[in-house]
Amino acid sequence: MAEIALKSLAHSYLPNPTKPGDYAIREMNHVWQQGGAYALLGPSGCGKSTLLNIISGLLEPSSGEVLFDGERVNSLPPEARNIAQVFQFPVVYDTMTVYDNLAFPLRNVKTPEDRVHERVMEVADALELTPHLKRKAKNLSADEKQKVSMGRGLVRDDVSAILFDEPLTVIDPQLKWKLRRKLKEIHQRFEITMVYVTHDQLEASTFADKIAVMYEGQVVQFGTPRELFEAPNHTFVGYFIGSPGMNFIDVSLRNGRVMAGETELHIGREIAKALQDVRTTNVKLGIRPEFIEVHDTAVEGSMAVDVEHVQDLGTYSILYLKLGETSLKARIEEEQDAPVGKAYLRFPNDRVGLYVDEFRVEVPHE
Ligand SMILES: Nc1ncnc2c1ncn2[C@@H]1O[C@H](COP(=O)(O)OP(=O)(O)OP(=O)(O)O)[C@@H](O)[C@H]1O
Repeated sequence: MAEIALKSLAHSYLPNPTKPGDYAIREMNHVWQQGGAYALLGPSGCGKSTLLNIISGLLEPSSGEVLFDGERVNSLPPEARNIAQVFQFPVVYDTMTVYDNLAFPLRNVKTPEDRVHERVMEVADALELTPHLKRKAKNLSADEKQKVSMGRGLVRDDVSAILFDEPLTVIDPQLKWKLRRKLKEIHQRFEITMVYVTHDQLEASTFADKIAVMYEGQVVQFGTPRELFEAPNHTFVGYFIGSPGMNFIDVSLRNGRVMAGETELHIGREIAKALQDVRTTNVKLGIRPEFIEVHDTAVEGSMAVDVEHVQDLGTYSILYLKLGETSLKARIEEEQDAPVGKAYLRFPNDRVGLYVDEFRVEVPHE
């Protein structure tokens, strides 16, 4: 097991990169601590696989260092790094039995047969593969094959880390949930550093204690699922986490008033104060649909909005609202009746984030 540190790491697939957009990984520093369960979450093309391949040694970074327990491993090939990797699609030997597939990584490093047996049985048990151990891998379903693939990743207890690259892609949706929980249990049981790549926020938050959100080749936030939800520190994290994502409102300061276009926002004075020092025009306020207070009559400090559409989702509804020219979404629980025509909103002070050039800025509360 190891701590994995990325120091001033950057990677470009181009021979002579000049601008930030030429980099698949923009310069970053990051630490995956020993024994942690992590997710690397981001949309397609943000650089997740590139980063994983740099860690495992399949790809050498253009600059910076990869350190395992403080030792530089940049030029070590994958086999010398002691990393197990589980890919999107099963990697199994069809002609071998499930048992032999699971035993393979151990026999490869000349593990004594009694230890091989012990580990194979333990991992088969954790993944519910025990009844299949004698079957040839070619006769397994896609789900079962992927479980064997995962088992091959888990079977060695001397690996520095296990990297999972969207491992549940081929798994039946019903089984996905179960396997995610299983992986989490296995992590707790074996205490190995695990990095789990996915573009699915639910998958990330079920598996990981901490999630690194990637966007355009950068880790824009590294935090617990709750931190990402409550205080996204980049607008992308706000959009990407939560369903629906965070509302962002373009704002400006006019005569001391916080304006969204031609509409004045009724919010705490702290925001107006903070805006006095801002020198860019790219300024947004962020508030989650869950945190907007919705009233059907005007209350002190509320803002009138038009209710354009109500989406009833059973235990809650999403309201599609218009505040002047700004579209907003708010979530109300089933106990609350959806307002018709007009609604009145309040934004609780401690739930409003200020985003300057897309990054969150702390606003001192009075
Ligand atoms: N071998 C390559 N040669 C050139 N460019 C590449 C190569 N592999 C990836 N890229 C580019 O690098 C960027 C990051 O790609 P990467 O595959 O790491 O993203 P990802 O987040 O893993 O996406 P996905 O989820 O679609 O696999 C993308 O712009 C991609 O087009």
